[in-house]
Amino acid sequence: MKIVLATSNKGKIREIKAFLEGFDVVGFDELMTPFDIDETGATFKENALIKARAVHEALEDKNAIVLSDDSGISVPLLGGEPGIYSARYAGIGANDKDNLAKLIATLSARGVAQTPAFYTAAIALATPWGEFSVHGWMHGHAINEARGENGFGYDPMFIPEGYTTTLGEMDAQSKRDISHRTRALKHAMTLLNTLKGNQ
Ligand SMILES: O=c1nc[nH]c2c1ncn2[C@H]1C[C@H](O)[C@@H](COP(=O)(O)OP(=O)(O)OP(=O)(O)O)O1
Ligand SMILES: [Mg+2]
Repeated sequence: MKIVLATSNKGKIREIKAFLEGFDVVGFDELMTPFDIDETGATFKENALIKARAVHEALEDKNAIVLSDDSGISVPLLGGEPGIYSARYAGIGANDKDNLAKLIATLSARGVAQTPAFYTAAIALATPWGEFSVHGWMHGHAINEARGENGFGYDPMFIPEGYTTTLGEMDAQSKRDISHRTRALKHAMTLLNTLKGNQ
């Protein structure tokens, strides 16, 4: 089963490929000139579906299975920010470092050293049998400093529930055991296996 990933994010590609070990997984940029996809949805789910659909429409092989991921970190104290705007938190074209620095600065400006936060991942599938979406979450705390170099995005400032280290300080396998992305991918695989079994 060939799965085309509709994402340009290297951290996501690394984690999704590790989860889908044994499957034939390719990034869409290996099959075509990568293009920007406007994430105009109001939810993670809508944006994930927009990305999966855009790549499925651009592919010659309509039998391909396209998998996308729209994700982000939400801080209830900040009214859910940055949420679906996580990749654009420090402005259009901002990188992971800029976004991380902005969230740390925002917490510090409020005098907050640690506050509850959670990651959401919406995974969408565009398949020959239709479009689907599933979610996964990881709860924990956001802190007002960066610790560790592992992972990507906001990982150096996120401590998962039940842990004392940030995801930036944890190895890839440990993050994979508990992440929002893994939880969503498990649902996606259940769905794909069922659909394929019913073909
Ligand atoms: O496990 C994670 N660990 C740390 N940070 C994370 C994670 N998961 C999402 N994030 C952050 C990164 C980015 O600021 C935003 C995703 O934004 P999002 O639009 O879904 O991805 P993106 O623009 O980087 O790539 P693409 O749209 O091509 O899939 O949330
Ligand atoms: Mg994006």
